[in-house]
Formats: sequence, structure tokens, C-alpha cells
Amino acid sequence: MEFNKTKAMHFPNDVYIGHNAIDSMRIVAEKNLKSGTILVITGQKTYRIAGEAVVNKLEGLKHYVLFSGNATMDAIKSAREEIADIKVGLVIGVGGGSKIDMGKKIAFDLNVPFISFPTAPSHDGIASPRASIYDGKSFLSIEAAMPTAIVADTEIMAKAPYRFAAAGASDVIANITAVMDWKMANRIKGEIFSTTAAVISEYSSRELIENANMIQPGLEASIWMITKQILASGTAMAIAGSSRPASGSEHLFAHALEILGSGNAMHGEQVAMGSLVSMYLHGGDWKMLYDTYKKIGVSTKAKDYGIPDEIAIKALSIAHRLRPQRYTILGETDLNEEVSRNALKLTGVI
Ligand SMILES: NC(=O)C1=CN([C@@H]2O[C@H](COP(=O)(O)OP(=O)(O)OC[C@H]3O[C@@H](n4cnc5c(N)ncnc54)[C@H](OP(=O)(O)O)[C@@H]3O)[C@@H](O)[C@H]2O)C=CC1
Ligand SMILES: O=C(CO)COP(=O)(O)O
Ligand SMILES: [Zn+2]
Repeated sequence: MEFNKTKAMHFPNDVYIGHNAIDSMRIVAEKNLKSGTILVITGQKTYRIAGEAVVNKLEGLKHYVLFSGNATMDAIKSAREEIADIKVGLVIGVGGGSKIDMGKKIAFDLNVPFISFPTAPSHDGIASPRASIYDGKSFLSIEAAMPTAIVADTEIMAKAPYRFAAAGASDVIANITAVMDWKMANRIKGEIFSTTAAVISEYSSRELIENANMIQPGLEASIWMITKQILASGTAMAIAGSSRPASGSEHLFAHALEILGSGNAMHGEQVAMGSLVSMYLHGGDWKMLYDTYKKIGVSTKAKDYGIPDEIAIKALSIAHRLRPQRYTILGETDLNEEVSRNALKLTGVI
């Protein structure tokens, strides 16, 4: 720990979570808008699911709705061009992880507050100060605005297909291998480590593992439980000032699958598969993780997502290349193909 340096940590001021949390939208927007226009970033589907209702709450306040796709550098560039003549005073991201990442990055660049309004508990970027942005080659974890407020309406989120909730739970459960990687990087590479961030991250994972039986379709209580741990995971990232506590080798595998453009797995599902292999490579209890994913109904079989075995093997072999500066159990050179195949076979991913 360096005591002669200032470290900045940013946390949300207001968190509204629960049934009808959307009713707090107006008051939160008014509190955070000092001047200018409210920029609402949403997607075509998520506008219908919640964006329109959020906009209705802003009646009388100047606002502009921007429709966006995946979170990429190109999408950020065109969004900035679209809003070039608008004096934005507040950004609200309404949607899944991609819309929230777009919103928090644009708010950061414009130096205005950001409100996170998730339509599903499908990822733990809901409350984090980092954005995962694709730059045409890789997925960068870049600095972004920590949401100044989070409005998580569990009634709206509970209407998302159950798959979204199971994926979000998996994204948090996988923190367990991310922390194992971080501890290893601290031991081997001397990487800066925060015990507080690691403990919170592990806690959020353990809570969901221990209560996996209660994560079921059709239960708003499950959405509550997952969202609470998503908030905890975001807090760990805020303390660390990076996604390190929640993104290790399991995420590198997920990002490699994205790069190879294979299959239809959601982010959290890709991460679940990755965490089994990471846990196996660490010599940990991967069977416990396997049973947990089974309980919550997440398949960890690549074939179920249309991912061919050979692509999964390649993804694992090259995953370390995605973030060379982030040392993990995958090491610094391509994983031998046979090692990759065995690890994926043994854990049932292929
Ligand atoms: N910054 C961080 O710390 C983190 C960032 N992420 C990022 O988040 C993204 C993954 O997020 P994820 O939410 O899985 O995927 P997306 O945001 O890509 O959304 C996937 C699809 O689901 C739709 N959708 C969203 N909500 C609902 C709903 N309630 N009902 C039906 N459909 C819905 C979206 O609609 P529409 O077309 O309207 O958007 C979109 O078509 C990745 O880009 C990942 O990198 C993940 C974890 C952490
Ligand atoms: O997905 C994340 C945490 O769940 C963070 O993503 P990165 O791997 O892009 O940092
Ligand atoms: Zn993730």
C-alpha cells in the first residue's frame, strides 16, 4: 500500500431497488440534473420494456433518446456525433449491460452524472465504474462513470426471461475464480491487491452459491437476491478501481469466445463455462461450481450455445492474449491445445 498517494473511489449516492422503483426516477433525475438535457441511452427492445416508461417520468424535463447497439468504440463515436449539438447534463442508461456501458462511458467523457436503470439482472456492470468496450480487436475494460444513482425495478427485471437472471447470477458467482487469479497475480507479479475489494467480491459469490436453491424462474425474490450481490460486486470494483475483483481468466475465456464470434451464449453464460475451467486449472473445487450452475439452471455445455468444440479449445488457448497486462492462471503464452482440450473435457464444457 502506498500511503503517499491519493486514491479516488466513487460510490453511488442513491440506490433504489425493489418493486416500482421506477417511481423514484423523476426525483432522482431532478436531483442529478443541474442544467441541460437528459440523454437517455437505450435499445430498441429495452425502450419498449422500460425506456418509454422512464421517459414518461421525465415529462417537462428536456430530454433526448438515443438508440444504441453493442458497446463498441464505433458506437460511442457515432453517439457522440449524434449528440454533438446537445448540452447534455445527465445520462440515463436503460437496458442490459451494453446500454449501461455505453451510458457510463459517454457520461464519463462528458463529465456529467450517470443513472443506471437495468432492465435485467444479467451482468454486474449495473453498479460498476468500468465499461467493457470492443475496439474492433479486443474487449477493453475502460474507466467510466460510477453510477451516481441506480434504479433497479425488480418488477420490470423479473419480467425478463429467466435466462437473464441466471446469467447475472453466474457473472457474480464467477468472482470466485477472478479473485483466485488476482491473488496469484499479487503473489507472482506483485500486482496491487485490495483485501477489502477481494473479500466483498468473494462474499457476493458465496452468497449466491449458498442460496442457489432459491434462484428460480418466476420469483421476484430471486431477482432481489441477485441484484443485491450485483451491487456488492460493483462496490468491489469501485474499491479496486478496476474490474480485477470480478474479471479474471473466466472473463478472458468469455471475451475470446466473443472475438471468435461463436455461439449465442450471454455474457454470464460464457463466464460460467470459463469459471469451471479456471477453477479446474487452479486445482480448486470445480464440481461445486458445476453443481451450483446446474441448480440455477445454467448450462455449462458449449454445444448448448452452438459453440463447436474446436472453437472452445481455441478460445481457451488464446484467452491470455486478450489482456496481456492482466496475469491469470492462463499464463503468458498460448495454452497447449491438448491441455485446453483436456481441461474443457474434464469439466464437461465440451
Ligand atoms: N462494465 C462492466 O463491469 C460489465 C459489463 N458487461 C457487459 O454487458 C454486456 C452484457 O450484458 P447483457 O445484459 O447480457 O446483454 P446486452 O445488453 O447485450 O443485451 C442482450 C439483449 O437482451 C435484450 N434485453 C435487455 N433486457 C431485456 C429484457 N428485460 N427482456 C428481454 N430482452 C432484454 C437487449 O435488448 P436491446 O436490443 O434493447 O438492448 C439485447 O437485445 C456485455 O457487453 C458485457 O461486456 C458485463 C459485465 C460487467
Ligand atoms: O464483466 C465484467 C465483470 O463481470 C468486467 O468486464 P471486463 O472483463 O471487461 O473487465
Ligand atoms: Zn462479467
